[in-house]
Amino acid sequence: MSSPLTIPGPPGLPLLGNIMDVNPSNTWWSLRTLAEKYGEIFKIKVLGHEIVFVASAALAEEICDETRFRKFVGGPIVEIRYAVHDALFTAYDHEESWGIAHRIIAPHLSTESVADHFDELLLCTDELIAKWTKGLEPGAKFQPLKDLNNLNLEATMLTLFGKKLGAIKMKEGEEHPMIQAMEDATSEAMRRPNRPKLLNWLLYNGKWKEATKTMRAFAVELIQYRAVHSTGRKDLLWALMNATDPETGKKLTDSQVIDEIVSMPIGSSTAPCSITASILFLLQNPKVVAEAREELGRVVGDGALKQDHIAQLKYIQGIVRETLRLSCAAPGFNIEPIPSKNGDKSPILLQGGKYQIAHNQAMIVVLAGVNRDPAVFEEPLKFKPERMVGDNFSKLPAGVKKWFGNGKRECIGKHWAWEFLMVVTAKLIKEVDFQAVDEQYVMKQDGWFNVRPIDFYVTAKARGA
Ligand code: HEM
Repeated sequence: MSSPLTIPGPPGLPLLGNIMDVNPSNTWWSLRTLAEKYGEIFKIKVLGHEIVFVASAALAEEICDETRFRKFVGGPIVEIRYAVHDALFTAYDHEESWGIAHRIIAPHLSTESVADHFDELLLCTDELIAKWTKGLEPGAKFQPLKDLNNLNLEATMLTLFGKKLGAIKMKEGEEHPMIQAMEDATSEAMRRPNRPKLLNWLLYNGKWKEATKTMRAFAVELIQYRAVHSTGRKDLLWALMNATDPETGKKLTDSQVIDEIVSMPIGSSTAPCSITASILFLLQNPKVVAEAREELGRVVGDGALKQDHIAQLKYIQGIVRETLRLSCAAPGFNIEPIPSKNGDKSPILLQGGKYQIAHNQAMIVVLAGVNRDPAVFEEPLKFKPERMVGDNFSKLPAGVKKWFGNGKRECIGKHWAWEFLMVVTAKLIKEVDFQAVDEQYVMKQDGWFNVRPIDFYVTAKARGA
């Protein structure tokens, strides 16, 4: 067998490593650029730590093999434990708390449970559409992301925790304070691993603690609200507060209930990033809108969208998947080799020995590379929903369908997210005509635990008005 290839990467500086190759204010965009330059695999060194990035479908599929690899809980994920401790997203592999929380929460985020909340999702979406089509001055420009963030928080809180926040009614361009706190916490969690600890402690602890306080106080308010308005709902909040894990018989502690409540809107905040990207892709592809409207006419007609329609809207499903692929709203996830039980520290071979990594090497799957892999997709940068429908979708390799992560640590909110994306996308296409304020706008993204189009403004009116 020939010897493994050297994993490429930018040269870097003697002591600082590749600190100049990654913009701390837009890490994921830097990684996307590095993936474009170096291809399927590359490495960088930051503060003495080497990180390997995987950016092809084949390699992503290989390291998603749960017999060899698992989620790496490191960097920003460890940092955000300050706010949510050993919650689902942040738990180490060995922590019992993950299984307990997973078994308590998963049934309340199943396809069936989510479908039960269809009317609530519709209510929130109708409210936003009314705001955009009747509540604004005709021709007023706005950033759809901000209102969609509010819609997502509102819908998450109403469906999972039974409280109507009133976030959609916020003044144009304003977001609910919880959204700012999540932004502050996740941005700080991304930056902290790349700064000396002393600097974090001296200069950045104030905002960090404040954001955590706001998020946890928000969760406590929900719990108190439920105590006063106990409606008999058996929703996710009920389960977090009352349910027992069928395997261990354990319940969540009061602090763990808060941890999981805070984790849900942080996870969910990826969905509005995806919808914003959909609006952009649809504006750039009027033929796709026409085909989607033809499908809506055929399946839904002039009446209201119903839960039964969702499974029939195949082309719109293609739009949602193609947006998840191309927007990379959740930009990546972390993987490491499963430690050997006998302490073997031999290197790990990838692609049958083409590459070699250390036995404990942390890796990050960069979806901007994987999802646009030219080995899989013809014209990977084009928005083509038809490649995400029926047989075309089934035939795609598993590595390019990882927008919800992998294996046991795959997104627990994926059915909720799917329902939300389908309802909102279908309703917006059916009922709203958007216009880009800048017709030449080219997608630029930034973000922390998720990425979203920035500086993207539109105007909106009721369809056909
Ligand atoms: C478009 C929408 C969404 C996308 C693309 C997405 C993507 C992801 C990805 C890639 C992961 C794996 C992270 C990792 O391996 O470190 C993940 C995990 C997670 N997501 Fe989502 N997510 C979305 C919506 C949601 C929603 C709506 C919720 C909650 C209602 C949620 C809650 C979570 C949680 C709690 C985890 C951690 C699961 C665990 O480790 O057991 N996400 N998500």
